[in-house]
Amino acid sequence: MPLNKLIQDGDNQDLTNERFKSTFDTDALAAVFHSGEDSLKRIREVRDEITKRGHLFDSLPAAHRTRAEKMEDVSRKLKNLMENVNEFADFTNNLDMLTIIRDVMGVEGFPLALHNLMFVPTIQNQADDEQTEWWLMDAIQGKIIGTYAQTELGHGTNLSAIETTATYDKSTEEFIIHTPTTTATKWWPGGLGTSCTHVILVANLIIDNKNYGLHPFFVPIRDRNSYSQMSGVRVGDIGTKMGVNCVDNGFLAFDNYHIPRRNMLMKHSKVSKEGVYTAPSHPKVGYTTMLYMRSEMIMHQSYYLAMAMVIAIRYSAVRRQGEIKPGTQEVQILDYQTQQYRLFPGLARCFAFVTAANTVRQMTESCIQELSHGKSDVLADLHALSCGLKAVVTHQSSTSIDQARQGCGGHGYSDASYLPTLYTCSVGACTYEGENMVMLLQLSKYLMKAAAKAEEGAVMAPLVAYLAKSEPVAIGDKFEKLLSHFEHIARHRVMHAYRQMIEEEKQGIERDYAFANHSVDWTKAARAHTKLFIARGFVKMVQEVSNPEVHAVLTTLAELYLSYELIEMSSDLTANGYLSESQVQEIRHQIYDCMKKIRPNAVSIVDSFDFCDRELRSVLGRRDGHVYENLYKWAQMSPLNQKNLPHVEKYLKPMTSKL
Ligand SMILES: Cc1cc2nc3c(=O)[nH]c(=O)nc-3n(C[C@H](O)[C@H](O)[C@H](O)COP(=O)(O)OP(=O)(O)OC[C@H]3O[C@@H](n4cnc5c(N)ncnc54)[C@H](O)[C@@H]3O)c2cc1C
Repeated sequence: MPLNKLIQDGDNQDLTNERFKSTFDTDALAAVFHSGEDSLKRIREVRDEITKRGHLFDSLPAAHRTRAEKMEDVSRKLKNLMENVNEFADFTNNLDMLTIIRDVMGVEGFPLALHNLMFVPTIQNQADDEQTEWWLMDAIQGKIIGTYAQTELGHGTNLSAIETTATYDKSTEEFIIHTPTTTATKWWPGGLGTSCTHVILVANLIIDNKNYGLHPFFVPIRDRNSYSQMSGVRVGDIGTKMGVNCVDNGFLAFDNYHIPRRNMLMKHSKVSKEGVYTAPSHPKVGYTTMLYMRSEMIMHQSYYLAMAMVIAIRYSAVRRQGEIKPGTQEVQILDYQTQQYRLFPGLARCFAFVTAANTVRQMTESCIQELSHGKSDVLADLHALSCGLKAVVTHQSSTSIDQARQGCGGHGYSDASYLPTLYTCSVGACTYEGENMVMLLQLSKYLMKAAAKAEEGAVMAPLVAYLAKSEPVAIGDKFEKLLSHFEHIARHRVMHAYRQMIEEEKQGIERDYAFANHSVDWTKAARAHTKLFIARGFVKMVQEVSNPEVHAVLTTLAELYLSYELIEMSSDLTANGYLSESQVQEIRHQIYDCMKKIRPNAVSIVDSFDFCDRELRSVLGRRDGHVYENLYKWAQMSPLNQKNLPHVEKYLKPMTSKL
């Protein structure tokens, strides 16, 4: 029995030859990637059930459809799913849901995307018991569809400038929701355009002319039966975007619209009938939805990247182009060192990011548990970490996906590859849920406080304890040495940004301005700190793998990951003589050595991501490798291949027929 479990008769011969080279069991690596054998088994069970249900499949490749047709098709699948899902999956189970969404919906989104990611979790985390009873089951069963409406036309990042108000009226025991200016119009929330019946509205709570700041409100905006908008509500779609066009991002404004007092989510803050306000136990307790969303985003990004890697690496094994020595056989493009340098760091990042996503998900779950018992000790640490991870993972995965796209040449630019869709969806995450640069600056503020503590010799939180360590001598095994370089860079960048800022303060510049004057350096420090966290997590994960063949392949991927990320920051390694040029050169050569070792296993590694063709939606990434004949078939489906097209009939024919 071959170690690669995807080998089938009739496949492209180059791909089959690659699969026979595997040195490890692809199912064993798949279990590591998908967080254990049980999860992998469950993913496969759900997928097999979907395979039996043709009414859940795409009816035509999305690229050949208009936006309205795509929305119709995705809503058709959604309705079919909601009617039958209980037969084969648990809608409240995250793993089942992610598997179904990837397979049935694809990455361009669907009308309930924000409902699942933000609306339901906000009810779970911020509604009190009675409110949960009223709303949660209806939301889970799709009887109401919701989104999270925070961003306004005028402000997204700066939440303190959000203008929408919810003013309490004691006489009627209602909140009056109002949009005071054009810039206060809610703008961007996913699903708002045409799909939602309700929103979690983020608005300023006003009682007796006093503003208590932003709070979440459960607000009906469309009638559930007729879908007509409620009187006092203006709502619609904001138009097409770079990607995720199956999500109808929308706008929303209110004209003195009334909702009952108990529609404010009251698990943490409360307003009594008499208008008495009770503050939450911790001012940032409302951050939990954001934390949850970010941990999910990191996982989604890891999967987008993994899908891009499957597509690009399988195609690179099938595609032959050029000769290394003129007159010899054309080579598989995967054999070019430049192609490997383009793809393999992204391949290694898949494992690094999925490990980080698992860690931060577990930390978020335990933080939410602690908060429900009134403890908020880890919230600040976790919030800072999630900011850094969100920024680094979304940026690096979209960069690697674009490298995968470019690595597939012309066919990578075609929608048939699915790589443009993966890229535009992935890169959107650099902006939503907190713009990346702003995220890095938030982490920087946390690092600034940690740096001050390190200077004072105070007790440090575990994630920043390295800042107080003296410069280590790089000893130990290969991993320890490489990790000590990460620590060195992060410590150097953080303390450098901090000391520059302190110097300015000494010259009479206020702290806020001194911080702003060095914000580029601070963001570099925040990136290095985050990369250290990811690198440590990846190494720890690899060390815990017991299967020797899988351990060996992951060790090479981790070595590649660490060396590549260090070389990306190589000027920090040679600064102040920390490492010599030849030591840096050694790390660079380690990348090339790892690439050579990964090459024979590359196809089997991506096979271990265990995506089926339906999920990949890519002609280039097909399991069987029959790329060319299927590119031809895909092109035949283009609506432009119909006869009597208006642009030809109305404009081109009259022009050419005159000649
Ligand atoms: C695809 C997509 C889906 C979205 N979905 C939703 C949703 O469902 N619900 C919702 O409420 N919102 C949603 N949004 C909105 C999104 O959350 C905001 O766009 C995002 O938070 C960025 O805010 P902004 O647009 O105000 O950007 P801005 O803050 O205006 O950013 C513009 C530039 O200014 C810089 N900048 C801003 N502030 C600072 C600062 N303090 N220091 C230094 N530089 C700064 C940024 O780095 C950036 O370079 C979505 C956006 C997108 C693109």
